[in-house]
Amino acid sequence: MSVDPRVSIHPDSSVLMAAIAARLITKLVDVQDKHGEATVVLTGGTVGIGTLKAVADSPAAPAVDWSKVNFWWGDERFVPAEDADRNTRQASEALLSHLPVDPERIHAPASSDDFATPEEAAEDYARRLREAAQAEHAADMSDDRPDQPGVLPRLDVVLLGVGPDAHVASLFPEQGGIREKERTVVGVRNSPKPPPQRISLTLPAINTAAEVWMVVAGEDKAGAVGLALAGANPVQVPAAGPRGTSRTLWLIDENAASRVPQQLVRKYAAGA
Ligand SMILES: O=C(O)[C@H](O)[C@@H](O)[C@H](O)[C@H](O)COP(=O)(O)O
Repeated sequence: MSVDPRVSIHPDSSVLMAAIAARLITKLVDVQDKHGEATVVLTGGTVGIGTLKAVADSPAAPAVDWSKVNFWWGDERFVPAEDADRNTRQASEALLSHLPVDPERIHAPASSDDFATPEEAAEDYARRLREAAQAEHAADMSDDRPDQPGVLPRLDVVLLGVGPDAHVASLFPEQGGIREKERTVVGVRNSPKPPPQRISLTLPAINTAAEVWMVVAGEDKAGAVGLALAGANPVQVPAAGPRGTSRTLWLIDENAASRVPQQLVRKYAAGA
């Protein structure tokens, strides 16, 4: 059952990124205690990549068993593998190359070196997610194991940045991706944010996650954040759509918080 979002407001973007990093480290440790391994879905963007740098710089980072963390991405730019625009490359430079991760657990979406179209890369990513779900199902010895494997592995935390136009991952207002109801991954063309071709998890996929963390800084995001938290329609305001099954956290800085509905600030900020 999905619950209402909670908002936690931080004085500025560097405090925000350090705080998200601390939360993430703690969360991964907790999930590993319970399940032995943990799965995180990363995002690109300033706060997404800045948070990964903050994790790498944290003295608490060694508390996580990085060899038992599965990494996926919410979206990726469909460009050559070595392109500096790749979210996966930026994540590698900021964090993954500094940690004892298991390369087999790093699930980078395919690049334009591997496939001719973003749709083919999206299908490939969906297939790999399905295979991970099947492997997880086969390894699950618990009594409450479902009869059939799902199409997605357990996603413990999904990180999502928000664009000034309120996009999340590569789901842009009014475009096909945000309307998708069936597929877990879509190919994107004509992204208003360059580069134009991308692949993205869809809302139905994101919303299987236990926790969704919306990570946002900057005044240019205030309108999008305000509309999303006021309950706008996700087709026009994609950031209004993501919901974790147990928690949806908005981790934002003061600049991004100026249009958060007052009742939410009062209701959630104190207890966040
Ligand atoms: O590929 C991307 O561009 C991102 O995944 C995208 O969804 C990003 O998270 C937002 O655009 C916020 O980016 P900023 O934090 O840089 O504004």
